[in-house]
Amino acid sequence: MGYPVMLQVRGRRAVVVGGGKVAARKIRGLLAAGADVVMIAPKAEPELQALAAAGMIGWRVKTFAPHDLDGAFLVIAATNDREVNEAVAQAAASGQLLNIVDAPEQCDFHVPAVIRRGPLTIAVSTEGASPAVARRIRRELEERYGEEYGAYLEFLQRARAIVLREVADAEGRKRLFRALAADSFRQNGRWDEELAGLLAKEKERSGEREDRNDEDPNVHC
Ligand SMILES: C[C@@]1(CC(=O)O)c2cc3[nH]c(cc4nc(cc5[nH]c(cc(n2)[C@H]1CCC(=O)O)[C@@](C)(CC(=O)O)[C@@H]5CCC(=O)O)C(CC(=O)O)=C4CCC(=O)O)c(CCC(=O)O)c3CC(=O)O
Ligand SMILES: NC(=O)C1=CN([C@@H]2O[C@H](COP(=O)(O)OP(=O)(O)OC[C@H]3O[C@@H](n4cnc5c(N)ncnc54)[C@H](O)[C@@H]3O)[C@@H](O)[C@H]2O)C=CC1
Repeated sequence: MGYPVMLQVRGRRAVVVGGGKVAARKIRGLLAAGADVVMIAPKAEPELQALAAAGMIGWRVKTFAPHDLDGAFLVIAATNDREVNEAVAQAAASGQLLNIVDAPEQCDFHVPAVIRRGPLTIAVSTEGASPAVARRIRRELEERYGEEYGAYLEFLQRARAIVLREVADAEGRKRLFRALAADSFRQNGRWDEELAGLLAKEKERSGEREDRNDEDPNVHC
């Protein structure tokens, strides 16, 4: 089975061969992650034409040739022509991450079904066994983890920096992070207020600990 990772593609060249519906789906995902997308296709979906016209992606209006892959970090072969997709696979250098939309067994990686909520990503993969099931589960999880998780995760990102700065004790930090992660905390909604309270409590605890450490054990002997 595959090893799940979050790949950093920001600013890196991603070449997508093909401009159809499948290419459009992959390109949307790559753009969301900040990749430098270049599409190779003689014809493209209106959505992709618009992205090219807006300068969001590069578009070489032509059929595929091997040198199109020069400088690519990641390559997606997404044409509707098996032979062209195979030619892309052959042209890819070792070290270029390769996805071929009609040959799962030849891919370096598969693209999962994805939910984004601020810094939270939920990805569902069936390793090609059933993309339709990946899609269904993604839709179910979208209901369970709604848009409200975006703001919550953004708050947690800020809170994390504060806790790391202000709580010196590792156990105390762990206790706090777990409290912030609880669903009851999320639902309560008054996050900043609650965080301030939890921080004060943690400081009180560490203060008590320091007091105890300060006491001279000999005094009580
Ligand atoms: C191996 C993989 C390679 C890759 O593309 O990375 C691959 C391969 C193939 N897909 C095919 C078909 C369909 N793909 C979808 C949808 C998605 N496909 C995606 C990924 C993947 N597809 C990778 C495995 C991911 C995994 O299994 O977890 C998703 C998750 C992500 C994305 O593409 O962005 C996205 C859902 C996004 C979402 O909704 O969230 C639908 C559903 C629909 O359109 O309603 C159908 C029709 C129904 C069906 O076939 O199940 C075919 C057969 C074509 C044919 O019939 O010939 C092949 C080739 C083959 O199987 O040989
Ligand atoms: N992995 C996945 O998620 C899925 C994969 N598929 C597979 O993906 C293939 C593509 O599907 P769609 O995007 O719906 O097809 P489509 O017909 O909408 O688009 C095909 C694109 O390939 C381009 N193309 C054809 N020959 C080319 C060449 N020599 N060089 C560059 N571009 C070329 C066309 O101009 C067009 O833009 C299907 O044939 C199927 O095998 C289908 C569904 C899902």
